[in-house]
Amino acid sequence: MATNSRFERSRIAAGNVAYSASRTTIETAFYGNNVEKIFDLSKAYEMAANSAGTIITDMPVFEPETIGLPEGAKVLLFNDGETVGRFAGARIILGEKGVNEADYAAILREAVYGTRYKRMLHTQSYIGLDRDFMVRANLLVPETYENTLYNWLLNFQYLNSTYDEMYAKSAVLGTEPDIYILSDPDWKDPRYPNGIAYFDPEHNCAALLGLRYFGEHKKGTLTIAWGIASRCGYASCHGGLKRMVRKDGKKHVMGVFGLSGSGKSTLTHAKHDGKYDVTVLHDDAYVISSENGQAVALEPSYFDKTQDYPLTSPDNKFLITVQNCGATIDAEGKLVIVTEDIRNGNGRAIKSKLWAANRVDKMDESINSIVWLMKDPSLPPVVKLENPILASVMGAVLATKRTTAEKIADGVDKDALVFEPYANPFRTYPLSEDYEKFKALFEERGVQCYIINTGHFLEKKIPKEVTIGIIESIVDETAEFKAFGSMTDIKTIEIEGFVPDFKDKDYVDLLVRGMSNRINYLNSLYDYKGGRDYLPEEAKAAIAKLIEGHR
Ligand SMILES: Nc1ncnc2c1ncn2[C@@H]1O[C@H](COP(=O)(O)OP(=O)(O)O)[C@@H](O)[C@H]1O
Ligand SMILES: C=C(OP(=O)(O)O)C(=O)O
Repeated sequence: MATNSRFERSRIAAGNVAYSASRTTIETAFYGNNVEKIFDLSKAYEMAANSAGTIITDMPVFEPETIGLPEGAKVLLFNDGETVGRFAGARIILGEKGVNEADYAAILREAVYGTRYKRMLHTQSYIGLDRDFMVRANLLVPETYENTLYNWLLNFQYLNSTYDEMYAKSAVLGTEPDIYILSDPDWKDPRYPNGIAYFDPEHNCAALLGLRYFGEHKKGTLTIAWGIASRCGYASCHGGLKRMVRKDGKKHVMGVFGLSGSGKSTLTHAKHDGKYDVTVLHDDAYVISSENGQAVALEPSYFDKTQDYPLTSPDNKFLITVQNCGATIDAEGKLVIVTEDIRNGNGRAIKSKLWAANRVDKMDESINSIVWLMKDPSLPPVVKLENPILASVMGAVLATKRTTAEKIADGVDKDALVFEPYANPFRTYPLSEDYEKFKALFEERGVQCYIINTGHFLEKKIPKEVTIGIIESIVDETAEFKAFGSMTDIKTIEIEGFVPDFKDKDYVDLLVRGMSNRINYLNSLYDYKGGRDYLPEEAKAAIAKLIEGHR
């Protein structure tokens, strides 16, 4: 699909979804005589390299011409300052209870006026890498934020003849207009000391004000694109997806869903010691068609943590830009980066599409399994959910912990267990839409569902090697699923050192409390956001059935 860019004059009028107070305020800012269009990736590279404060390392970009960069391009490092993670508390979503457009339209108008004396840079990209799903997006940032512009063009698909042709062939679906995003990281308003991420999801626009971190731009853009996808018959996925082909030729397409830091990238890019022929779709953002179960990647490159990758790691060959990391001079006098989160938490990098040896933009095979990645100490390393309602609702009550990828508001316990439905804090539409779409994948397409715990089981850390072993046993069909206590519709694999003891009353209490908390959470959705996210009664009933007899 493609979005609508231009309209006959007769349609430039009230009633057209492309024209609303917020959207028109944001779009208008793109046409000032202080705005310059930077659509060319090489030009964006040169501008970022010349931007004040950019560190041009002596680390070369791998095969720069293949990915649209000039010969001799180097890895660029740019650091943000105090904030090095996304701040969910800055999000304001028009359409949610208590959000009044007139209030925010005034803030937007003032923010646009505030850009008057700045040179502004406009760029454009495609979100979605297959003619089945492609959206045109525009970003406006002030001069001096050339690194943000460059990263955004790298993260999403910069315009080039291949994708322009694909987009031209992609059918326009419905009335969805192009995405417009205004960002002014220097914006200040004493009422909002932590900035604002304002979204008008019905009109495909957003304003990121006072936010420097690139992740805000990436996830802000995806917020709108995922909303479009949801309206157009796709399940929006904050997850990784890959195909593993066994030596005997049997294929398994697996999607892993998790909050930032849950292991999406680690598990998606795991190579399994050459056991399978692995093809990656993406490690963070894609959409699954409800019609045919096929998944389309939304982004070409990978915005990943640098924590696990020491300087000499072979994966660093694929770095293009780095954020919030250190720099130093090595023994040979070369300027290199300092990773492993030595400088601060959540060091990040954009890695090239070439990182995954086999990479596709669309997975032709329908998905076989969905994994909810959780960090819930009451759950063993893996359980299998054998009922579509239970499988879908457990995604809706995905329990996890926050990481350094997020800026946490003062006073909030960063170790607390939180529920983050489908690991997607970027949803702007009713939760039931995701609930029904995932349920349909389990019910109608026979997709299997697992919960994999990538945190601790009780006090004991579950190492990533154990998790990767579990994935392999699922793909190899060697996993021996056993009863999970006396609970129905749920099974587990016994893994040495992590076997739940149902004779231990404390353990059973903990497990039952975890499930009861999930029911309480579903009950809380009755009032939260005006009841927008309330799920059908069957969802709660499926969890209640699980703990029947245990309470
Ligand atoms: N059992 C596990 N499975 C996956 N990752 C794990 C596990 N235990 C620890 N980790 C670590 O957790 C981090 C997960 O980060 P990452 O894969 O980038 O998450 P995401 O892509 O979901 O943001 C990595 O540093 C990884 O080494
Ligand atoms: C940048 C982010 O993505 P990830 O899930 O890769 O941490 C984020 O959520 O802020």
